[in-house]
Amino acid sequence: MKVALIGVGQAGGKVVERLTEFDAEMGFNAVQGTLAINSATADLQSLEWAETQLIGADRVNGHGVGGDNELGAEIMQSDIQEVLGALDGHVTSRAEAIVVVAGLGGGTGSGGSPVLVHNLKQVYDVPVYALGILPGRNEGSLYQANAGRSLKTIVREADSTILVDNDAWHEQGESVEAGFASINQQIAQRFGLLFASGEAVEGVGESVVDSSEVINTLRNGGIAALGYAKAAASEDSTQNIRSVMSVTRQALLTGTSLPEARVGEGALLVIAGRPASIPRKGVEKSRRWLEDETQSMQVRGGDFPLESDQIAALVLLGGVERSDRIESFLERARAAQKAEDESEKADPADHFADDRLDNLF
Ligand SMILES: Nc1nc2c(ncn2[C@@H]2O[C@H](COP(=O)(O)OP(=O)(O)OP(=O)(O)O)[C@@H](O)[C@H]2O)c(=O)[nH]1
Repeated sequence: MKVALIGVGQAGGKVVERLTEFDAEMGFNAVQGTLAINSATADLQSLEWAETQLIGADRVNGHGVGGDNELGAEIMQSDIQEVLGALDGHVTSRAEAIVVVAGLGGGTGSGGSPVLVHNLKQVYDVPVYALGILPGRNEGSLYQANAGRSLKTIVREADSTILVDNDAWHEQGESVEAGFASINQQIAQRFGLLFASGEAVEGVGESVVDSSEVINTLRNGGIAALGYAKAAASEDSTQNIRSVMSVTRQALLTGTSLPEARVGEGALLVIAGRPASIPRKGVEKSRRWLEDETQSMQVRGGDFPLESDQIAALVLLGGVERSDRIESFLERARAAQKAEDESEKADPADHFADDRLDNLF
């Protein structure tokens, strides 16, 4: 699937940068263009793989919005013509989808990305997806409240919102910076493979996945998660059947971008590897296992032929807003919103929270 990537804010910029680099390193060419938008000049200067667009210079003078996501939304709206103009060269007629990436807990990405998605939907005919990053549990209450409000809006605006939790792949004892680098790498790998898996490959069978399957899996909107796992391929086909089943299980049970989000509505299973190491029987058994495990009526399946010594599984699971995982995040966000409201009462100058998270979906 050919995609145009747009990163909003610091996390958004770093993730689209890493994704674009991964796509180029692997020779996939699924990424058709990359733009990073930010209100902080310094964050944009460190990017090498993305074109950049500064917003809000008249309001914050290139210094960022300091976690104020209402201001993030306002500056995106007032500079929207410049942003759409900067996108002109990036969203080519070959792009089959636009993916807007942002950390939902900050200011620029959190407030700006829903506004951007809304405007993109008015201009482009291709699906506009959001790739949202949830703050980890240990991040402060402003981040949780921002993410709750941003999630609510972006889910309404985007054709589908795929979530990554910053707690998903935390290594013990890692610094925050090192933690981000490894999370961004994980995001780049799994989303890079997902986008590339929808590319037409010549001379291989009809079991190959194509972009319409990704698009159809995300068709119902709402929230989705992406799981990934890999294992060494073998010469022995029985062993490869076992490996396909075990990587599928791991992708859903331990390798998902949203830990514990296992119940959904519609899923896509992509098995990547050399065609000779992908046993049909293993793929079919894994697909049926996923149907049972996720209580999904429809699990699509397909191969992604790739020159590799490994077998990998990607599980794209739609409709995860039904899962306990989202419920527990929303509880966290509501509690944080309440704390923000109370501190606002104590300090009326701080007019932050105006929205409520009740009746979210
Ligand atoms: N995965 C990941 N998350 C990040 C990264 N950098 C920041 N975050 C997360 O993103 C959220 C903060 O958003 P940022 O993108 O830093 O903020 P911003 O959108 O630039 O907004 P302002 O700094 O307020 O202008 C927090 O939840 C961070 O944990 C990163 O490189 N990778």
